[in-house]
Amino acid sequence: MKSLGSIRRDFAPWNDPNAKPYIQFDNVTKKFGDFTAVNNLSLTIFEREFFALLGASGCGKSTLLRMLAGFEEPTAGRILLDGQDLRGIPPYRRPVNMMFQSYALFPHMTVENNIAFGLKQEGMPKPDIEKRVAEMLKLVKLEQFAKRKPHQLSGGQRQRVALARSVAKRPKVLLLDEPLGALDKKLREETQFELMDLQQELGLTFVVVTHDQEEAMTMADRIAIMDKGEVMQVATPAEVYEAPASRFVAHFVGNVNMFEGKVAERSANTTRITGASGAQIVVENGGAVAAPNADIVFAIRPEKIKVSSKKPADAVNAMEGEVYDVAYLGDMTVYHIRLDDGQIVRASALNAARVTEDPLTWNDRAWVSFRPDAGVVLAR
Ligand SMILES: Nc1ncnc2c1ncn2[C@@H]1O[C@H](COP(=O)(O)OP(=O)(O)OP(=O)(O)O)[C@@H](O)[C@H]1O
Repeated sequence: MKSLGSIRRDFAPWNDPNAKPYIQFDNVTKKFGDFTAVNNLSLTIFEREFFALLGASGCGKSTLLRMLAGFEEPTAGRILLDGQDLRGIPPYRRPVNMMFQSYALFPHMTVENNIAFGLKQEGMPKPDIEKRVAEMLKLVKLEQFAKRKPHQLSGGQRQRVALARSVAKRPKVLLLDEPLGALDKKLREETQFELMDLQQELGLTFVVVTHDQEEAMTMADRIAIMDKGEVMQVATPAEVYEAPASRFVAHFVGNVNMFEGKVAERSANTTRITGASGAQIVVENGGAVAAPNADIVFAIRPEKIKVSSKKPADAVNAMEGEVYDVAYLGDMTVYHIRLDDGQIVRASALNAARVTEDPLTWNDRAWVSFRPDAGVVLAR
């Protein structure tokens, strides 16, 4: 399959066999008593990468971050930073800083004193502190708020103070645990872009923990999808979405339709699948190699499926059914079509025009169709 690179910028050291890893988790296991929170996990992160750990609550993502910061030690395995084994190095000696949520700001201190706090503790000379704080205020665009206290700021502004405080000491790696969790949706989205700009400007390596897939997809160069202490896939957002490696990943990120079936025939680029009800699906360049007769699932995203009242003349893959549900969401319309074999298919169509030519409504007969390269074949 053609590689889907990082869209955001021309940065893909993971595709370069000569690139030196910056952070390495090397067969890391973490047990709490007899509970295994992280299970023999290996992972490589590159310098200046914006890396996201994504997974449901309890999958071990925070534990991974805390081990990198030095708040926990692995039960087994090694963590290396720039080639150096971090075992035994206390948190304050690691070139790593953790950004805590904005409620961890000191409420009685002004913005500038909050930012200066860590620098004072480090014994930095006063003029240098002043210079650094001014730089940080400028970076997060809070120059005119320097003398305010946290309660005199909006949620987004407080978040920026927390960020300025955590990068003031110029760590090489910034760890962010649900950094935008306290913000409302709109502010979150704005702040995501600010974080990305800042990371580029500072040239830092960011490792962010989130359970919000959209947030990870928006910000990260690569995402590690975790489940039960293990990594299920590490890839760019586009790869995770368009070429999920497993059913778990396909389900976890975005909406997906799954057709169960068997491989009927396989050639260099094409797989012919027979579905449970006998329907045929032709797949081109569709991911995993599966032997003839193997039980597989075909996974396809809703926006890759076209809904129409008549069978499209040129469709390689088309199935007939009935409109079961229609949801108008403004920017798009989501259809649920019940195929004649009973399976419900979700299809979404962008509402590019204000009026649809071929409007479909409840109980109409309808066709769903898709291109042979619109989905992937996964092991069952
Ligand atoms: N100090 C501890 N003692 C015992 N169990 C722990 C400890 N810290 C974490 N765990 C357990 O390890 C598992 C992973 O926890 P972790 O905080 O890494 O999850 P997470 O993926 O970050 O989840 P969340 O999104 O809810 O923070 C959880 O089941 C948790 O209960």
